[in-house]
Amino acid sequence: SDVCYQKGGNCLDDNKRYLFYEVNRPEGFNLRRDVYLRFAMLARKMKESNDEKLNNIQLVLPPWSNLVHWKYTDKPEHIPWGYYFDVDSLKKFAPVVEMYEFFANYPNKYSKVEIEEVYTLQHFEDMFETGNFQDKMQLDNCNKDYHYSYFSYKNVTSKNTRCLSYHGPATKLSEIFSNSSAKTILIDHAEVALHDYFGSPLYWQARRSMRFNKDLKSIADEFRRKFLHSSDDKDGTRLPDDWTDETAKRSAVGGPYVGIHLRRKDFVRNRAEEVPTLMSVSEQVKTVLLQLNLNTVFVATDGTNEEYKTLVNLLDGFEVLRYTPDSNTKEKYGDGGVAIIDQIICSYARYFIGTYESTFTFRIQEEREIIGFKTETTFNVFCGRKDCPKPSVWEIVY
Ligand SMILES: C[C@@H]1O[C@H](OP(=O)(O)OP(=O)(O)OC[C@H]2O[C@@H](n3cnc4c(=O)[nH]c(N)nc43)[C@H](O)[C@@H]2O)[C@@H](O)[C@H](O)[C@@H]1O
Repeated sequence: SDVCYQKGGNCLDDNKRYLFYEVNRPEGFNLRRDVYLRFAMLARKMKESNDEKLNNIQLVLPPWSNLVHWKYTDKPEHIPWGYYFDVDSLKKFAPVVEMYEFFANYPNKYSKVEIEEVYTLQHFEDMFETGNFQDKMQLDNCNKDYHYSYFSYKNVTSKNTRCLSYHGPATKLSEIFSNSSAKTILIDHAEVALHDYFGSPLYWQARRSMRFNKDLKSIADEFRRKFLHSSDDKDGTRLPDDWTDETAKRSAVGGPYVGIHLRRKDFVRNRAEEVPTLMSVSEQVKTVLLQLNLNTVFVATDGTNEEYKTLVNLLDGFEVLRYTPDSNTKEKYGDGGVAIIDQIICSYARYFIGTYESTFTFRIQEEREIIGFKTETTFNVFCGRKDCPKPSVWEIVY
């Protein structure tokens, strides 16, 4: 281990290059999941290239650290992807490694890691004025002060950070790797880079590779079985063990309940027109329950206990349920795990109603496309106080 210090702190294997990315710090879990897809596509494109500078690239999965919506109890502060996703499934789409696997190159976890090149993406300042939306990138002065540490690690730093005005898909960033010989490159504000194959078969492959951690799926399954009379075999929702074996289908029936995602908190304040009152929610849910001849509602929400109780009272006569973790699950998987379990349960419902423009809802809709539901059972959102917006329908393609 001292050897790499004798080589001037150069601990990395000469044949490997690492791509790191970081997202605008306040962004939530479900937007971050979408940013991952863009970078997974970049990493895959580089791996498939004939260029030896590109095809040894590894995409390092940024740990789930300090997400503003989550309470972190104690440890671990840097939650690896394996807690939430099935990393073997991810690896079948793109060459990814966990951050701890990258750190294993160094003598210990406190070793100083200097990232050779950091590019902070920013929008072209004049893009909207000039209306020039062509793909382009250019090293520039920074529009803002970016003083960030990376991944909330004190020992991960860089002496070489630059701002890159950027407009284009994430796959265009391969040019940076072609033009540099750095072994470690970090793209910050990665959300500025866009999808280029959004909605294509390749996009959906990446999305399908994002299988959840198997333990979280089985916790959700147990809840479905115990409280919702729902199981994959009964409901026509069983998927192959390996996502690469999935094929197109629209035959999923789903468990005998309506799943709803009720985003509250900041949405109630900031999106007053689109967010319904709880009274209105209960009316909209009742209409669907009666239409489908069902009696049970599963509620996923970030709302308060008070709001939940109010809704239960308003739905008097119907069975209203939500998932509450036991102390082990809560401690092991934290708020992120509970959010995923809520998403899974909503994904297997006979009918789903979500919250307009919530990325939490979008990810449920995608999951239901993968499971094979008819689109009309999925792309529904609550009508708000003033508006009754129609959600975009993004159908799966193979
Ligand atoms: C407007 C934007 O909305 C974005 O939220 P939006 O897309 O709904 O989607 P998320 O960013 O995933 O929501 C933020 C967090 O809220 C919690 N949460 C929301 N809904 C539920 C739920 O039904 N069950 C559970 N267990 N947790 C929930 C969860 O921790 C999730 O990671 C925000 O991330 C942005 O910061 C911004 O506020």
